Amino acid sequence: MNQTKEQRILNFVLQNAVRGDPCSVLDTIDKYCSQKEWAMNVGDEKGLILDKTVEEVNPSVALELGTYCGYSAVRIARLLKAGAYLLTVEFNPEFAAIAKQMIEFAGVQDKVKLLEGPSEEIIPQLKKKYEVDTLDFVFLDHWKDRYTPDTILLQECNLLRKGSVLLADNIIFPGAPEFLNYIRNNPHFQCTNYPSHLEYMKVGDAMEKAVFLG
Ligand SMILES: O=C(c1ccccc1)c1ccc(O)c(O)c1[N+](=O)[O-]
Ligand SMILES: [Mg+2]
Repeated sequence: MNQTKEQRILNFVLQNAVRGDPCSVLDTIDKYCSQKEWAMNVGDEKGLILDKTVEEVNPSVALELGTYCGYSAVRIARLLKAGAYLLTVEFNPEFAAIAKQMIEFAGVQDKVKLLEGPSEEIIPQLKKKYEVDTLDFVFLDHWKDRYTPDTILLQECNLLRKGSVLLADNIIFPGAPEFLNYIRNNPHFQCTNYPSHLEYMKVGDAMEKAVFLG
């Protein structure tokens, strides 16, 4: 049966990256997706903005919405301190299956819990089913029209605390104009914009950081 692009990316990693080496996995995905087939990983350029934000926050509990092939889950998990963990949510079962293998190959499986299902169903379960108190860091990289409703849902579920940091990908391309309007005009968030480029392309993009003020 014909392989999917995501299966081709995973196979290239399995055949070319170093097992247990997250940086090798990231570099190998970036090589494939910049030279062979474009894919919607956060990529190396915006990945540095993600790295700096994760290092700045140094989260004990992180949430990612939109796992895809696991690139940013590996990217985040490799920076987490001992005892810290990432919950990553993926709606698409095929993507989740690929990401599971990618996370395990990178050797960060002990720091990552992959939750398969729609974010609007999983977020309300985080406290009771997944024993989350509050989230220190949230990376939004799923369907762009879910950024606003899920940010509201995180607040309604009391999952944010004063100082919780949201980082949203694709503010320019494909764009999240409704989210940008919501978060920049919300007195409970302090926003910072980070201009960049769409992964593996010369197209302009940006990331938006939003600190919850309580
Ligand atoms: O929406 C797309 C998209 C739209 C059309 C074709 C391919 C992808 C996309 C593009 C770049 C991203 O970084 C990203 O996170 C996404 N996404 O789906 O979440
Ligand atoms: Mg993205």
